[in-house]
Amino acid sequence: MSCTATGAGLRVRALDWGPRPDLRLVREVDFAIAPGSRLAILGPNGAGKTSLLRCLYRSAQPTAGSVEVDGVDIWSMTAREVARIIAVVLQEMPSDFPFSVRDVVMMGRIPRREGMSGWTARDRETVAHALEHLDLAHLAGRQFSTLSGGEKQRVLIARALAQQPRIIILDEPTNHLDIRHQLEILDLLQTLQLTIVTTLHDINLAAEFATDVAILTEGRMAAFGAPEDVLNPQALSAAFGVTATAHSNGVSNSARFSFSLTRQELIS
Ligand SMILES: Nc1ncnc2c1ncn2[C@@H]1O[C@H](COP(=O)(O)OP(=O)(O)OP(=O)(O)O)[C@@H](O)[C@H]1O
Repeated sequence: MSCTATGAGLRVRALDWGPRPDLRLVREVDFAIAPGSRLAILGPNGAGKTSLLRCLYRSAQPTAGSVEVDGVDIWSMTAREVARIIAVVLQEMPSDFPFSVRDVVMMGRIPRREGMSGWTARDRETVAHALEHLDLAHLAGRQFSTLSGGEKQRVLIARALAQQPRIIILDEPTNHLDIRHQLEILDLLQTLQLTIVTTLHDINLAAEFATDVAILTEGRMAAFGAPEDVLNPQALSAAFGVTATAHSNGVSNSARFSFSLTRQELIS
């Protein structure tokens, strides 16, 4: 299944989006990431992170600029074509959703279904694999609505994997997860060969996880680059209005720094 899939390159050119002409929530955002990259988008509440993601998965149409996957503008593709390439894991959890865990993960196969045909052996195999990958096999028969927030989150990630996409876009995937599951999910995403774009609020998780980091403030890209270049006390203080202190980890195979953040003293 997705273990053998490879990521796609993503290019965003001079992207603008807003719900009204006088309200631009994404402004002149421009970046490129290589296939297999893991981009973490950071920024304060209301910075436009979710709005930017919506443009990336073709839910919001840019008012200017473009989003290209492997050189092809996503608005030149059908929604179904995009769904075969890009899977999305959102924060919203439907509260009353009368489906089993297996059914929800099976929904990831819908963009791959041909005509009115039923599920194939390959569909079932892919779903079983995704359930195993997310440690959900024992919950496959449970009603989705009866799961904890963290379990639901893992089901939605399994659904994204079952889709066999080349890019996975996630909005705050660690929100409902305890620290063990946060690390497990990010480790799992790290082992895939796919391109990952995710918003994260935890700067230290982003430093560990990402190959590329974007800091968004007021809809604009304040910084973009490798974590070691972008995540520094000055940039974090400017973006979040906090005092950031870097601590050297001295651990190989891990981010070189972690950060502690404290509220800035108000200057009277
Ligand atoms: N359709 C809309 N109409 C008007 N305002 C909107 C619309 N969509 C988003 N906004 C506002 O635009 C700003 C950016 O929203 P967005 O959800 O993209 O930010 P965010 O960085 O994801 O925030 P958070 O970290 O709080 O989730 C917010 O102030 C939000 O209320």
